[in-house]
Amino acid sequence: MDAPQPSGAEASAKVIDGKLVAQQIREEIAAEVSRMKDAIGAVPGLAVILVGDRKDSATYVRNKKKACEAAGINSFEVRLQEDSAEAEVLKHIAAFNDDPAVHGILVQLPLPKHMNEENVLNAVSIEKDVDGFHPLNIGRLAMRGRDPLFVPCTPKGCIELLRRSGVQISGKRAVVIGRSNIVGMPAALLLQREDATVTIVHSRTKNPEEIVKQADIVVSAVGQSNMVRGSWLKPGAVVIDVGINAVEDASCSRGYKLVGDVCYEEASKVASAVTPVPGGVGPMTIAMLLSNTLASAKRIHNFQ
Ligand SMILES: Nc1nc2c(c(=O)[nH]1)N[C@@H](CN(C=O)c1ccc(C(=O)N[C@@H](CCC(=O)O)C(=O)O)cc1)CN2
Repeated sequence: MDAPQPSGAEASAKVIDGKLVAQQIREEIAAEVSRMKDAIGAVPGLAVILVGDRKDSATYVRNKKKACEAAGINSFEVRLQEDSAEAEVLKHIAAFNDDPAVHGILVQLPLPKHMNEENVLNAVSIEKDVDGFHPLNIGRLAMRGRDPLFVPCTPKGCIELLRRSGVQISGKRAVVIGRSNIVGMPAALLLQREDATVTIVHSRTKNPEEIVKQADIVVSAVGQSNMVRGSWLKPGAVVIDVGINAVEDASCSRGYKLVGDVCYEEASKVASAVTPVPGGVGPMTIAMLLSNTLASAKRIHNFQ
């Protein structure tokens, strides 16, 4: 689907086209994969474990596999039944940890409720943790003077979108809405590493709109459709909308359409730049996964 453009005479925000940026990054990665293969004969490999039969997870895994193929990265997949034992997942992770053809391992989230997510994520070798969810990688992200081996893909994609759109982060006020382990917390830590002054707004924050209004950069990752209104934004703010929310729409062939956390039409009239949904941060997640997998293979093979 094409990125929506702001409509109406008042619309002024630049559209940050994540689909286009992600495609450029994927082409750069494909060129690097080919250079590495020609130079040392090694090909990066990504292993994906999918448990259960959630349609959205199956789509993301299929898209990851396709993206690997297009970039020349090998992919390995394990699919397990919804009622599989946690030990089964751990057994496959252990095998991938030991497999020299595998440079990156990811377990598609969410896991079925009976599984302990922490146990599963802890089992991935930190050297192959291309999702960046291992507590050691997250812990290093939070510490000054320490670097994680990998940064979670969606927050990394947010920073890359800002960089490639020429948005200065250093010295700016950033507000992150949401404090999830996958997006909100790591996004706040990354923005701080880029020398922004960061505030996190969450479900217990009083008057969130007053805090958001002070931000030069707003990253929203709450999963609530159209929660952030144009009136919440400082004129000229840059808005990165991570929310992907399905809302009923009989006019769409799927019966629903995807919208972000931010009211796009309103934000377009106030912000200087805004990411659309779909076509904004989402495609960057998979591009950053390929980037982490390539980086892992380069590190393991000591290839610059
Ligand atoms: N192990 C992980 N699990 C999950 C992650 C993750 O990074 N690692 N993130 C999400 C799901 N996700 C990737 O896994 C993901 C989500 C969305 C998109 C995307 O491109 N979205 C499109 C819209 C797609 C559509 O039409 O349905 C967009 O926003 O334009 C890619 C990847 C949770 N689980």
